[in-house]
Parts: sequence; C-alpha cells; structure tokens
Amino acid sequence: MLMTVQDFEAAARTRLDPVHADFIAGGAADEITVRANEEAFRRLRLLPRVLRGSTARTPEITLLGSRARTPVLLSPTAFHKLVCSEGELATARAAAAAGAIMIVSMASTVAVEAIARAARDAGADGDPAPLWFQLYLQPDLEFTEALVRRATAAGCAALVVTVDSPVRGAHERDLRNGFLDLPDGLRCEHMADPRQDGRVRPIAMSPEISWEHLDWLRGITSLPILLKGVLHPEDARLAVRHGADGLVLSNHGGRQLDTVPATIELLPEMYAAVGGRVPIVLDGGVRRGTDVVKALALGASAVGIGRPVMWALAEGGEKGVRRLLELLREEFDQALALCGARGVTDLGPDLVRAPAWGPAPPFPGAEAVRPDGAVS
Ligand SMILES: Cc1cc2nc3c(=O)[nH]c(=O)nc-3n(C[C@H](O)[C@H](O)[C@H](O)COP(=O)(O)O)c2cc1C
Ligand SMILES: CCCCC(=O)C(=O)O
Repeated sequence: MLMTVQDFEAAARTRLDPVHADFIAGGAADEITVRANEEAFRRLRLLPRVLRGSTARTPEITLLGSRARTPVLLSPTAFHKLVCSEGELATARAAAAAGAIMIVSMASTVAVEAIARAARDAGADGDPAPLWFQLYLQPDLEFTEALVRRATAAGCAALVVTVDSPVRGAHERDLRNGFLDLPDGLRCEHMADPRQDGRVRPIAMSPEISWEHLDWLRGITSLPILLKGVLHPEDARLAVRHGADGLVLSNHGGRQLDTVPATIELLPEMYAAVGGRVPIVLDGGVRRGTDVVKALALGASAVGIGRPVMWALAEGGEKGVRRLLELLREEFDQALALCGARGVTDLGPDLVRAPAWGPAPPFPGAEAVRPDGAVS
C-alpha cells in the first residue's frame, strides 16, 4: 500500500530503468548534501501546544498573488516524459486538482502552453493554483526574453530563476551510467529556437550570468521573480536589493555544489537576512507532513518537493501524483492538529527544537548545567 512518500520511491524503482532511477535519486559528487537535507529534518523535534481548540484547520496560502490550497509546491523537475508517457501534462493535472502551485521546469518535455491548458482543464470545477515558470537565464538574451514572453502568455504567474548552476553539478551516477542525453523522441520543448527552424538548443548553464542579468530581467517583466538556489545570507540581501520578490531556499536537492548545508538548517539565518521583506520557499528533503510544519514554523512561506513528484509520476502517472499530494495534505493536516495549530499563521519557531545544532538557550527559571554536571 502507498502510505508514505518512501513507498512511492520503492514502487517507482520497481518500474523504472535503474539508469533513470539513478538520475532522479542522485546528486552531486559524494551526495553528502542529498543525505543532509533529509537528515536535518529528522534531527529537528516538534514541541506542540495543547488545548487550543484547533478544529477548523486550513492549509491554504497566498504567495505573491498566487492562491493555493496547500503550502506544498511542485519544485521544477526536468524530463517528466522520461518516467511517464504523458509527462508534464499528467503532473499539471494532478497539481491543478490538488490546488498546488506547479513550477514548470524550463527543461520540461512538454511545452508550457500545453501544460497550462491541461492544468486549466483539470481544475475546471475546482480552483487550480497557477503555474510558475522556472528559468535558467541564457546568455542569449533575445532567446531568454522570447521564453519569458511565452511563459507569460501561457498564463504563468511568476518566474523562478535558478541561480545555483553557473556550471552543471557533477552527477557521477549519470556519468558512470553513461546517461548524458535524453532518449530519442524526447526533447526540451522550450529550447526549440524559432529563429533556427525549431532546432533544439542545449540549455546553457553559464558562469557569465550576474546580477546585471537579473536587473535586465526585472526590466522586461512585471511578473514576480523568485531566485532559486541562493544560500548565502549576503546574497539573500543582494537579491532583495535587486528587486527579487521571493527566494526559493534550495540546494537543488544536493545536485549542484556538494557539501553545502541542508536547506532547513539555513532557514533561520536566511529568514533573519531577508527580515520578512520577501517570502521564502524551501525545498530539499521534504518527505513528511511534519517536515512541512517544521519549515513553516522556522519562517518558510511554503515548501517544494522534487524527487517525490518524479517517483509518484513514475509509479502511477497523474493518479500517482494526485495520491502523493493528498497524502502530504493529510499528513500536514494531522501534524497541524497535533501541534494545536489551525493553519500556517499559527506556526512559529517556538514549536521547533534543534538538539543537535548546539546548545539551546537556557529556559527561564532553569539553572544552567555545565557539561561536568555541576550547576552554576
Ligand atoms: C530529476 C530532477 C530534475 C530537476 N530538474 C530541475 C530543473 O530543471 N530546474 C531546477 O531549477 N531544479 C531542478 N531540480 C531541483 C528541484 O527543483 C529541487 O530543488 C530539488 O529536487 C528539491 O529536493 P528534493 O528532491 O529533495 O525534494 C531537479 C531535481 C531532480 C531530482
Ligand atoms: C538541463 C536539465 C537540468 C536538470 C536539472 O536541473 C537537474 O537534473 O537537477
């Protein structure tokens, strides 16, 4: 029975080509950060409140003008057709049914116009949350601008610019497996260049991209812009100064620079750096409703999931992703209730304890106990 996110991974692995399963599960180099993301959530402890009469609970959020029925977003992931023949159409339908914001990857195997149509149709009697569009800024600004116009015309409500990829991370599993290209018949639809008879360009990960490019982007679009992959608090401040409307606190699921900290570990510092001026979406290692609660309690406005969506899509297509989102909604709701919270706004850092991250501040009235056991 598929009861947990972990169950989806196990089920997907029985169906997938092991090379493709490695592409999804893998990360950069020693995969230290891949493991750290999940481990850091496990180390945190929740400290619930009681007797708060939290009967009417809502998981709803509004983020940069986008209304969603869950604080769990679908982080951008490439190549959905690799694991499911309907690809991103299936994902978009499931997200629309759940009222979850889906961030369409620039490296999707279905074009954004078709994805948007699928989302609208699936959400017809519900309330589909909008799509957002993820972008790797290409040094060819004319091409980048055309893509921004396409995503905007298709109805995307925000742009997510991935900034942690001046070069591609060292995906050693893929290198060993010889998985270097999409199989025949699949392509990154957004990279077809109309100026070159539809020839598909490679996605450039370019070290020349700088803050000036962000300023340029700010000048050509009025959509909210989020920067994905900012990890240094000083860069978070710079992002705000350069007009970013939000941050996705992400280490690319441990797929870019290995040995960077877990995202949840960085959240308090990043939250302090932006001082509430822009919302923070956190992704990396979110696998349980309690993980969602921990991230929101420490200052995130929403969380994103990457690999779980790929596993669910591989396991059961649209239905699989629907079930995954439902599962996380149920777990989140239960965790809210058990924390004595009615919704996102009831969650604060007082609900989280971090035993392994250094000494907790002394609590009022308590005597400090020194490591040698003596009371001071
Ligand atoms: C298979 C796969 C493909 C991804 N493709 C993209 C992408 O195209 N653009 C991007 O910004 N991030 C991409 N990511 C990173 C995710 O957006 C996200 O940051 C990460 O997966 C979150 O961690 P999680 O997998 O632990 O949930 C990808 C991740 C995976 C696993
Ligand atoms: C050019 C495809 C980028 C995919 C990606 O970002 C990842 O695999 O992590």
